[in-house]
Amino acid sequence: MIEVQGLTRTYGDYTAIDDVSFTCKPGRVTGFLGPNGAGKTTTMRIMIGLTTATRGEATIGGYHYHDIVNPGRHVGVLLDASAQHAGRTGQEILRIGARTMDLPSSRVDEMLAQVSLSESEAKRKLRNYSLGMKQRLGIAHALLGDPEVLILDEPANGLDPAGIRWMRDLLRDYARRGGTVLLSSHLLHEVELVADELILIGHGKIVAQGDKESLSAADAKQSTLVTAHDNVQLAAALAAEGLESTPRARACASLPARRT
Ligand SMILES: Nc1ncnc2c1ncn2[C@@H]1O[C@H](COP(=O)(O)OP(=O)(O)OP(=O)(O)O)[C@@H](O)[C@H]1O
Repeated sequence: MIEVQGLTRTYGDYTAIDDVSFTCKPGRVTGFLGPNGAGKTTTMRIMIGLTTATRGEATIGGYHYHDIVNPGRHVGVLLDASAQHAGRTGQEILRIGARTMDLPSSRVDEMLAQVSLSESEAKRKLRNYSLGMKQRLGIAHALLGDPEVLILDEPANGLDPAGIRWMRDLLRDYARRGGTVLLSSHLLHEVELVADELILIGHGKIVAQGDKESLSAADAKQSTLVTAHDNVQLAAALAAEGLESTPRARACASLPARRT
């Protein structure tokens, strides 16, 4: 369980995140969605003690991250897949992680197999990894300690469609076994396929949150306002496409939201 309460971070007179509160539950994948600069990374960095909060707090399993003994065994983190020593091989990076977490080295081979990095790829230096390979290695590193919670910042970045499907299955399976997953993205279609819960952030503030079904239902009740030079023709074109529209007094039409 991740609990975030009233989290605020200011830089001078700029507020990067403003009174952010949410909960991520075990057995659920929570998608943290927002455009570039919305405050996703800042929130995640505060959760794991890399950035201090100006106000509010974040706990994981009831503890502040820095109070968790051997945190890698409880919280798997992937914030920046390139933030590893570029001159080390994938295998070395995982071995160091395993040693730090007091895990047997056999765990490294298990993880390499799980993320489909071959023996020869594991022996390549990180500087020669593609972005997708770095993401796979980062996910292997996050899963190394068999944690109960995963915090992943844009983990699908750089993965090809097959890689995205692979990650989606991996995260779904992890949550099915009771794990808590928080993953960020700026792409709705990327998270909505994997997430059970969605948290939407914009300009540092939470703008919506809830389970995917209820958010989609709320979205379906809204309508879109459209206008054209010739609204009679617009209404005819919409009707031809099977879209219902309600003409307004002024030159525009209102369309009920429809998912494509
Ligand atoms: N150390 C810092 N000093 C000043 N401003 C910062 C600092 N860190 C983050 N910010 C600002 O806070 C805002 C939120 O940044 P953040 O990285 O959390 O966004 P994000 O949602 O993760 O975006 P992206 O999808 O681009 O990664 C941005 O405007 C950013 O420039």
